[in-house]
Formats: sequence, C-alpha cells, structure tokens
Amino acid sequence: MTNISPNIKAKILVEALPYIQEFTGKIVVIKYGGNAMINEELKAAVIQDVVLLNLIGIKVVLVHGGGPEIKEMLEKIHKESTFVNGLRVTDDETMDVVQQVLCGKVNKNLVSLLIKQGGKGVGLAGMDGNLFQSVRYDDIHQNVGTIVEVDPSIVLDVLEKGYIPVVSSVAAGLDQLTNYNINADTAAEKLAVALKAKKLILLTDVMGLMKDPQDESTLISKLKVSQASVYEREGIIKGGMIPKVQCAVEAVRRGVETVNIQDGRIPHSILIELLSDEGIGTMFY
Ligand SMILES: Nc1ncnc2c1ncn2[C@@H]1O[C@H](COP(=O)(O)OP(=O)(O)O)[C@@H](O)[C@H]1O
Ligand SMILES: CC(=O)N[C@@H](CCC(=O)OP(=O)(O)O)C(=O)O
Repeated sequence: MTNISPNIKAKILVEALPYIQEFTGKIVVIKYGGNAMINEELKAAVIQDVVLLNLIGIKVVLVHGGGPEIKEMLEKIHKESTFVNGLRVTDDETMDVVQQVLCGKVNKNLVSLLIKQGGKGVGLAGMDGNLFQSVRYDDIHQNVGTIVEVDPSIVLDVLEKGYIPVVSSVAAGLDQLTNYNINADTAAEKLAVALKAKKLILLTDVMGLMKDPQDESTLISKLKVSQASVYEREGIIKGGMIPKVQCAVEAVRRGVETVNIQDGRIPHSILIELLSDEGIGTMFY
C-alpha cells in the first residue's frame, strides 16, 4: 500500500461510505466453505474482513463448512466416504467424525482466528439453543438432515452483545436422539432467511456461476432468480454448484435481498463486494 498516494487511499475509504451507511445495523450471513480455506494467509484475510465489518456495525454471521477437513480425518481412520447428489453419505461413525471436526476443530479454529485479529467470536452448533432442528433427509444418506425448523434467537442474542456468531452445520434431530449432518450452504441459507438477513455471501473456489466452468470470461455477474431455472435446464450448473444455486434462489425468494456466490480465494473478496463499487462473483437478486 506504500506505493498508493494518500489521495487515492482517501478516495477508496470515501467510496465505502454509502455502503457502510447501507449495511450498518443489517445482518450479513457469510458461508465459508472448506475449499476456500486453502491457506493461513487467505483465512486471515477472510477473518480480517469479518472483524472490520463487525467493527463498523454490520452484524456478520459466519456459517462454516469443512468438507476437506472431514475427508482428512476420515482418511486417518481409513474410512471411505461417498457423496450422492453432492451430499456425504453419513453413517454413525462418519457422523461422529463430522461432529468432532465441524463443531470442534474447524469451529474453534475460526473463533481463535477472530480473536487473533481483534474480534470477538462465539462458536455455535445447530444444537445450541435449538438453532437448527432437522429430520432424516432420506435412507441413502443416513445421518444427513433436512432442516425443518430454525430458531435464530441464540444468534440474535450473540449479535446483540456485539459478538460474531460462528455457526457449524450440524443440527439436532427433532426426535432428540440423533444429530444430523447438514450441507453448510443449506445451513447458511436457512439461517439467512430466519434472520431476515440483507445479504448472503457464499464463498467458494471458483469466480462464481459461469456459463462454461472452464472459461472465466463466461462469468454471469448478475442473475435474476427467475432466470436461474433457464441455466438449470440447459445443464450448465453441475456438481457442488447445484445446491449453491438452489440455496441462492431460495434465499432471495424468501426475502434475502441479494445473494453472492463468489471466489473465496481472492484476498478480501468480502470487502470488495460489500464496501466498494467493484462487484465480484455472481449476484442473485
Ligand atoms: N456452471 C458452473 N459455474 C461454476 N462452477 C461450477 C459450475 N458447474 C459446476 N461447478 C463446480 O462447482 C464447484 C463449487 O462447488 P463445491 O466444490 O461444492 O464448493 P464448496 O466446497 O465451496 O462448497 C466448482 O469448483 C466447480 O467445479
Ligand atoms: C451433508 C453434507 O454433505 N455435509 C457436509 C458438511 C460440511 C460442508 O458442507 O463443508 P463445505 O462447505 O466445506 O463443503 C459434509 O459432510 O462434507
């Protein structure tokens, strides 16, 4: 930053003013996926963005995944894991690992990183305060859940006190016997809707939704949700992008103003999207 003149630095700060005014006091949910947690430098940049937003009065909620960390732990115990339609088949032993990794390792590491950057994080799982209640998704996926009820009170309480809620995507079963594994995009979408969030940001490992995933010049920068089905029918949305687009469409239909699918590998992509004239990724509206 030393080669940028003070004048330009001031212009960049002033450019943020209308966005700060628009978002202060509003809730923004950010989903941080495991594939975007690729190195410590990048993680620190995401965490700095979250701390900065919190300090200027934006109520940020971090919902995290941790697919690669779950994979690593399962490999250590020589346990095979398969995905059907983008969701992990989760038997009892796998569920133990999912809960340990998401609610333990990943959640607490993110809370520690927030503290390291001067923020105040509070880790929560879907079981805490009955945040997410779920039932079995289907028989194939075993302990994968469908969220049927969200009680956002605990998150609102934590936000009210000025803390940053860090939420892992594990839910309590309505039967009160089992906990369920939830896809983190889905958990973020359900929470954003329940919190009446102004914006949902899904950080991933590609630029956004592209007409041709191999060609970044085909990025769709803005998409009216009513148009998303056209792309679905054309078959250009595949793999992990399918649940993401479905979450984005559902969130907008249920009241979240805009949803962004954007590249978490770009340092400070959250600040660029929220506080500058520069749009990033694909914005669903
Ligand atoms: N049309 C598309 N545009 C962009 N990415 C796509 C598209 N279709 C499929 N994908 C794939 O979706 C992936 C993102 O989903 P996923 O790997 O589940 O992300 P995350 O781990 O961040 O939740 C991309 O890496 C890309 O390979
Ligand atoms: C049901 C299901 O598939 N759950 C996911 C939960 C974690 C997740 O979604 O993590 P990412 O966001 O890093 O992909 C899983 O077991 O991997």
